[in-house]
Amino acid sequence: MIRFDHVTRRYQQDGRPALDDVSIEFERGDFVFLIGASGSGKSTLLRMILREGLPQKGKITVAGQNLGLMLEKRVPDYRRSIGMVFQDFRLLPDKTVFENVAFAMRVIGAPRSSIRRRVTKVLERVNLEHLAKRYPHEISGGEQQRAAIARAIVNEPAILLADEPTGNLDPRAAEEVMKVLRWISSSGTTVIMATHDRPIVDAMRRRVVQLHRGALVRDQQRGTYDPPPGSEAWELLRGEEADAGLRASDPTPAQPSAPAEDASEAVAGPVPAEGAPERDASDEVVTGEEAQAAPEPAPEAAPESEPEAEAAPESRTQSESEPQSEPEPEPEPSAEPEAESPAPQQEESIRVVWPRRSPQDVTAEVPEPTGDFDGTELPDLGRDGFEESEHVEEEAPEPAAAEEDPELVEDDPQPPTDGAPAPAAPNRPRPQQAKKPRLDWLAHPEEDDSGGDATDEALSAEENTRRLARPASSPSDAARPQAPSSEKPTTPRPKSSASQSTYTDARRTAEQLGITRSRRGFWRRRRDG
Ligand SMILES: Nc1ncnc2c1ncn2[C@@H]1O[C@H](COP(=O)(O)OP(=O)(O)OP(=O)(O)O)[C@@H](O)[C@H]1O
Repeated sequence: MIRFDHVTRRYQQDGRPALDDVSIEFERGDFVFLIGASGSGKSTLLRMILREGLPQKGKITVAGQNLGLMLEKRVPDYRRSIGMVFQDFRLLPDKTVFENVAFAMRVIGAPRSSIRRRVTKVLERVNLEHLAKRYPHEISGGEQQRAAIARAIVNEPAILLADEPTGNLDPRAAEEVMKVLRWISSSGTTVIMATHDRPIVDAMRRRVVQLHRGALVRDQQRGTYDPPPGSEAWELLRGEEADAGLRASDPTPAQPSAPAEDASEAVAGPVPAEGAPERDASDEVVTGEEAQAAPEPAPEAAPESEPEAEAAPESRTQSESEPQSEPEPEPEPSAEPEAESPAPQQEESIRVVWPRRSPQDVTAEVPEPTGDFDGTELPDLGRDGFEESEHVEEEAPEPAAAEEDPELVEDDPQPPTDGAPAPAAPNRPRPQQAKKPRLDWLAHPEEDDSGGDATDEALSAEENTRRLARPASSPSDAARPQAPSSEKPTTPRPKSSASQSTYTDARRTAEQLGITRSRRGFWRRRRDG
């Protein structure tokens, strides 16, 4: 589903590569921990999947589509097909939990009835339905992250990328988040999670991909945080420690609020093959090339449910009192500029199979754009904000059984959280409408006859980065609309602070949702006449 072929990515032409000749494959339903010391390239790898920038060398293919040849106009759609979760949640502070999740559906033009149904279902699945009307500052960090995950999955992405989603959470909150991610993976979504969270990696025993200075040094099924002693990665990291007097492997993060076994016990997830005998992890260590040669087969069907809390994992002990240190990035000899030479696209089509659900009610029911907001534009928060609160106030919380969405079926995996209501079932195609998975077009690379401009893309990525880095305060904060007097929100909308600007967060969210500035500008110009 996702394939990196000898990918090298440099941010500066003569700089050290953030990704260095990385070849790897991720299949449907994979649950992958991406680990490595700070600066090893984890976020860069995730960004490359999102097509934020293009590699100077190599090729990235997602569902048969060479991202280097993807038409620019398709990038926003492509990005919307991928869920993304960040360490800092990135919820819109002046929107309720419900509105935050609904936002992701609004930007693709989903009808309100679908938004209501789907958001309610997703919130149930992450056990947040009782907090739907709260604002982000009124819920805990773990709840905020689950809300962010709900937003990331509400459009049913085939891929979910999570960049240190537990980085700001205590072990208990992290446990809840991991349950959600595990459940998402079990429903067929590919989950790639960059993390420094040793207890979680050790507890879950999932595929571990390790980067070191941009290079892939380990791809291990059912791995632990540290590479198995004697493995190639172990030797490499040990050698660097010896050479540099530094610890090359990632240090153990402090666990101030709970003992490690708490987290291990809490997140102890099922090992992938239920009932399979324990195998020596070291047997499974493969190099990137080996992984390429023999990719892990995609699961044919998602498990119906996952047993909770398996036996505590073997905890690897490596001196945790060692000084925390990172390898100093070595200045590389100035690399000759590597001209990108996009190979002619001749990928075999890989049909994306969506995880037992379909975004049908999103794609098929979207009417022609009407009114001010047509689903491709970032709502102008200074103008009219977002009105989903009306739905929260007006709508019955749960549709009657007879009115259930026909695409919802009963055999969904169990929700990840204890005590959560029965899960909403996956979608079924509407009988009268042709099924059109949102990534279908990815299986037709020949339609992309012009290659993406790597330079433009790189510039675009840089521009994105600059915009994200701008001070959070914005004049639009002052212009934020008040709730109409007829509406009585349960709590007043919070004022944004400089560190929590709605406008900036909206822009970041727009980027996350794949809305380009140019597209926003286009619709705004059109709207303004
Ligand atoms: N926008 C950028 N411009 C220039 N260099 C960058 C940029 N983003 C990342 N880098 C560099 O690329 C390398 C890899 O960074 P990346 O963020 O991918 O690492 P990481 O493994 O995600 O780190 P962390 O665990 O701290 O998040 C680092 O050396 C970093 O300094």
